[in-house]
Amino acid sequence: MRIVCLVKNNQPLGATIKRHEITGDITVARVINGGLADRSGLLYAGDKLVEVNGVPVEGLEPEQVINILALSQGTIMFKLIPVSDRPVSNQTTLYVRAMADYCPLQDPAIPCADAGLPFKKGEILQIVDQNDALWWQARKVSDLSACAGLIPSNHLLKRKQREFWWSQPFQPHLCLKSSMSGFRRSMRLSCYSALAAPYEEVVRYQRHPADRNRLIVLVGPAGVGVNELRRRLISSNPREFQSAVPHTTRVQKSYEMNGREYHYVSKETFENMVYSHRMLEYGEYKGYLYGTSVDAVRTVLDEGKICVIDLEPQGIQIARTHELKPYIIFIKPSSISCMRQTRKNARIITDYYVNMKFKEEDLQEMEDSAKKMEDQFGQFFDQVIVNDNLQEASAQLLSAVHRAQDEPQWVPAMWICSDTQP
Ligand SMILES: Nc1ncnc2c1ncn2[C@@H]1O[C@H](COP(=O)(O)OP(=O)(O)OP(=O)(O)O)[C@@H](O)[C@H]1O
Repeated sequence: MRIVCLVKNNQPLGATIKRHEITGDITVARVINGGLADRSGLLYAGDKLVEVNGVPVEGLEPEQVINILALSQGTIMFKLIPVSDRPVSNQTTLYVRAMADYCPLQDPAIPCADAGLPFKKGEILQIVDQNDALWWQARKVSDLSACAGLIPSNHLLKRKQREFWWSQPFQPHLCLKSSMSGFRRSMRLSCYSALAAPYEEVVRYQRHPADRNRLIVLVGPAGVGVNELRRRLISSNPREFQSAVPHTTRVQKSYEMNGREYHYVSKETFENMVYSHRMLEYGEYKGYLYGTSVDAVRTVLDEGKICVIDLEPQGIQIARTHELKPYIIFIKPSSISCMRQTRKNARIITDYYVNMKFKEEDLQEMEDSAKKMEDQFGQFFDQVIVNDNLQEASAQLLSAVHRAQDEPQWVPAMWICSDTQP
């Protein structure tokens, strides 16, 4: 038997308890990394509680014990039987990108909601304990000094996603782009699977100056200004930035040059490129195929330049390869009231009109489409730029592009660990 005193001082204990199904014993289920119990070094998972503040716990429900703990201020005294074999910690710290949102307060299955760590998709988490098959302990890299919190393990979160997915009514393929741009609207790409891995292992990557530049991918709803921003970036320094020359099956015009405006190829060649996964995205417009190929991107990168392209969000998955190491920038519309001011003189291009003013419903559609993109693909965005004032957004884009090349970034571990991985 051992007596353990902990000074609580309004902080949570940093441990969870459970009741043994057969013996009824109340034991410490887990000690939260960095919490009060962990820092004290006096309480371990498996310790059997006998008394809390002089109250015998035998026969009590865990909730009753938790009540005693919650009501105790200052010093808490535990009488306990220490666990005979303390688990040896052989954990290696793992970093992951959350591919889904998680809210412990809305999860009835979590052992202790207060000990849970809420997170949003795209956030980088440091996993410090994976001893439990269902509940891991993690903290956010944006706040490493905080005590760890409980998160569902990979296996558990996947199960939750699957249950949620099956509980949803069937939805046909979502079209994220609006009707503003005919070419973009007809993109044919597969959707990001709702059942993909809930966590993606990541590592810190610093590009070596001798390495190829990372591909810069701009994503955003139709009309938000992706093309405008790309055009301005490239014209600010065409020796440093370049777009990838698209392929097309349409006939070359007299003033065009093969490889300058487009690579002109036959339908058969184009389709072969699609089947051999050499197209990042493609679509049909007025009966002709258009697309951006991996080879065209590679050509720019091989010249030592920074390749800047825009993609449908469904194309992100295809571009995310070890070879291209894309840095994804989401161009987000500002509020509708701001856009009413900034887009007064702006023009949109549609299937039928070339120079049409933005209407109220175009702005609304842009906002809705941006929201859907963030919901479905936000986990892949390395950076979000709100395109309110064009000069400011351009300046932010320029510094983001340089940061992507020159500063350490979190990237999928697969890109770094093996030269042969996709
Ligand atoms: N911040 C801004 N302020 C004012 N006008 C803007 C701003 N950003 C873009 N524009 C204007 O909005 C119009 C649409 O921009 P752009 O063509 O770049 O959209 P897009 O995102 O590429 O959409 P699409 O793919 O449909 O062409 C253009 O006239 C552009 O000059």
